[in-house]
Amino acid sequence: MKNITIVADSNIASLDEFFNGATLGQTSEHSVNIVTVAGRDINAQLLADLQPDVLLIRSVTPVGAALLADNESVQFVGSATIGTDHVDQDYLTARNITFANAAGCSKHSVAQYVLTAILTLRPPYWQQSITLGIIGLGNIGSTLAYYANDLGWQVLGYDPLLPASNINNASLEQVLSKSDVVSLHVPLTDKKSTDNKRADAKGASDSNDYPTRHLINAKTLAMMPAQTMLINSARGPVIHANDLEADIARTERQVVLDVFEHEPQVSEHLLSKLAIATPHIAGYTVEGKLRGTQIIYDALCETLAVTPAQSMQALLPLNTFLWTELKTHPERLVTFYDIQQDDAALRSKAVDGQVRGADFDKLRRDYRLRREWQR
Ligand SMILES: NC(=O)c1ccc[n+]([C@@H]2O[C@H](COP(=O)([O-])OP(=O)(O)OC[C@H]3O[C@@H](n4cnc5c(N)ncnc54)[C@H](O)[C@@H]3O)[C@@H](O)[C@H]2O)c1
Ligand SMILES: O=C(O)[C@H](O)[C@H](O)COP(=O)(O)O
Repeated sequence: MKNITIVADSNIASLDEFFNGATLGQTSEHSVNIVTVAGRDINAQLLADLQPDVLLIRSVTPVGAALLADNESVQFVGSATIGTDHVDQDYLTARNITFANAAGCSKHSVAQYVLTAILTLRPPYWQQSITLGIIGLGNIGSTLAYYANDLGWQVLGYDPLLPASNINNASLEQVLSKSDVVSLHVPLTDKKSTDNKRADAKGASDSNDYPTRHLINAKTLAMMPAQTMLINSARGPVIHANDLEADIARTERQVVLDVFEHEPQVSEHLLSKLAIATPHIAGYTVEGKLRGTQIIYDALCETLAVTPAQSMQALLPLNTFLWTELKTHPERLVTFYDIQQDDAALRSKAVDGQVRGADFDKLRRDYRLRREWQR
């Protein structure tokens, strides 16, 4: 095997522990050279200079023709994230470049973030049978439904791409109009052009038949009663930000945002209208981030045909936070994760009408990772 050069986003957890000569099956004559860079600084010039074989990213590096058209070296792209809207997968397939993302890596972290937000804003909900609306019932949405079920809450769920089930049990309008809280867990997708769709000619529905960009807009917001809480920890552009501001002005709705339409910039005016606002950290736990690295490491090992030699279990510090315990002592929730601290940190960065992108990114880069509750 030859020397391997890896360019990696420095915000990926435990890079050196997972990607070194010993863990990638290299002999003593062959090395692994890993260059870490801020995700937003990974560009075509850097790839031209370094000629990497492997590119490891998170969500802030757009990957497609603009990055790779002049590059012949990259053979594997791994994104240590669930979301893939920053990656042109059709382009990678056409170029015969292997792609892997970390599906499901932070599903418990995000579901736990959502529960924390709800119970921080409405503590009596611990004891009440409320109706939780979930839009998108994949890894995160179904995990959230599991916790809701454990608390004795009703779930109204909408996912047109999955078969009906005990949680996929409602129309979009029903979820929006009948829930006490609506939480969004869809990928960011756009309608595919008719030409591209014809070329695919699969016949079956896919996510492009149900695009999510601006799924929540003036029309869908009008379906929601004023007292219904709205939470977005999916992707910012799933909500039309101007329509949301108009809705809050009219309804005084409690809205929780972890993601923003114009991220990493956030308007101070919007911020001032939100019940809780956090800098895209819903998935930022020790477990969520390590699992992200583990999944792309395993995928790279498969591509290189080597047996994985590193495991996140060996790197995880002890965790004593148990869901069963928390469930019977709800007052411990806030001492466990004080979401309002994250909210205050973001608000403190607002200057001259906005949080600047660099400050938003810095909050994320310096974030003290939380722990997941153990089930
Ligand atoms: N804030 C964070 O830190 C954070 C962390 C992880 C993931 N995310 C975001 O959360 C999203 C969801 O994650 P996941 O792991 O559940 O993904 P997933 O792919 O497992 O599930 C997404 C579900 O959404 C459904 N869906 C697609 N279009 C829909 C539509 N128009 N209406 C309703 N449902 C629709 C799909 O059928 C799928 O079941 C990711 O794509 C990512 O953008 C955010
Ligand atoms: O899609 C995901 O996995 C999350 O949104 C993830 O937390 C994004 O974080 P980033 O890649 O920007 O560090």
